[in-house]
Amino acid sequence: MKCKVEKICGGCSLLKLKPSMQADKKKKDVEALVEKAHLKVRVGDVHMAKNDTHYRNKVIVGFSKDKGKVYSGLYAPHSHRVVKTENCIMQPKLVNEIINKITELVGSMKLELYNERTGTGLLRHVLIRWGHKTDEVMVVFVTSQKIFPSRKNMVRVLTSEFPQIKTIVQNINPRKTSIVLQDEAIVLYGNGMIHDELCGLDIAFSHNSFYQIHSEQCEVLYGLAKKMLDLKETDTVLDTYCGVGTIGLTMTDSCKKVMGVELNPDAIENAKYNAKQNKIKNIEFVAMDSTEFMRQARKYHNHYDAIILDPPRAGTTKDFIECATALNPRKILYISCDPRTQVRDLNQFRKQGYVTNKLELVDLFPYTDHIESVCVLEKKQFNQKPTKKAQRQAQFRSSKMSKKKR
Ligand SMILES: C[S@@+](CC[C@H](N)C(=O)[O-])C[C@H]1O[C@@H](n2cnc3c(N)ncnc32)[C@H](O)[C@@H]1O
Repeated sequence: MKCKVEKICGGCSLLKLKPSMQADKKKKDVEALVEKAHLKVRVGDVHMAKNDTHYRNKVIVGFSKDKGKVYSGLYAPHSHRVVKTENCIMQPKLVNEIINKITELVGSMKLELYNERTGTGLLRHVLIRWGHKTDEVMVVFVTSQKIFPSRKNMVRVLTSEFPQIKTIVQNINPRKTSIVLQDEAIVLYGNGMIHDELCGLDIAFSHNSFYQIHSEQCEVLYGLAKKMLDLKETDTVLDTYCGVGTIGLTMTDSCKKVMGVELNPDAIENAKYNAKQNKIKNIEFVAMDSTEFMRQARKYHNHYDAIILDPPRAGTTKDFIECATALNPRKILYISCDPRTQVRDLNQFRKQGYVTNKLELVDLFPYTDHIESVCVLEKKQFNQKPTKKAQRQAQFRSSKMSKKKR
């Protein structure tokens, strides 16, 4: 794969490796982590993406100037230097076209660019989100203040040139921080959400809610997770770190009831909307810290047959693990976007008696060194098949017992 800015951008560290070599590397990296953590866990082959370019459904660009001309792009690694990344091959073509147009408009409308050093200027970032099946687009202007000159013009030009743009949002971030989004937002066009189709469901999300970056691979991941969990129709399921409810919603047709827990209240609003949109009635959502929810669930002896966790990169907490395992679920499904924290947590689960024997890997981030891993944990006695020797010994013991009785 060729990219003009490969060396300075650093977004795709595995650009030179063929997909089969990326798969090998990603698997070996996870195997090394598992070995270092002394876990007895097999690592499966990577489920690689059929479409490994133009896949990123979320893109954040910064702006800078070269000889007075505005350009946009991603940040160089560990820096705030904007690398001119015109028509990035990992971004959908439509998203590239929209970014190019916005960059041109920012120049022609003479919008002031934000200066991180001095804290002056207006435009900090533009965030674009895209629905891979619907082709719907959301544009988010991140500005340092509420006053946004030419915004009506910007909205008019963009929406007339790109009918795929269904909503435009202004997020106001006045803080000296590298965190892109803050809480205050104004919807400039549409209703602040876009829709996508995922696993046959109509899924809507707003600008600050999480949605997996590679939608096709997300379907592979969820399909695998559902198969691994192998729910019964009488099961109650707890989906923690649930985002806009996607995993739980896809499980509702195979169980009795799902409860989703998520910290971000906007994502919970989306999740409730998604359940309603899809006429799914056996699911509920609550906006809460997952560990706190688990503490309460332990206190009130809640029962769940299966618990799902899909935390951010930092993984989950010791408290979450202690409370989740104390609830005695039949299965725990752990999806992770950082196997380093996942193996740490798996060791913690092992201390509480829950083990897994296989990690499945799904590539949601082609050409980068990231990987998504998923496993099912069960209580040791459920998980361990007796060896042939143990079976013979048990048979021998029972025949001795029956002789004694006679
Ligand atoms: C990796 S995303 C997974 C989202 C969802 N399961 C999915 O597949 O789209 C992690 C989610 O955890 C949420 N989150 C982060 N910290 C949390 C916490 N302490 N309690 C509950 N949710 C949290 C984030 O807002 C985000 O939506």
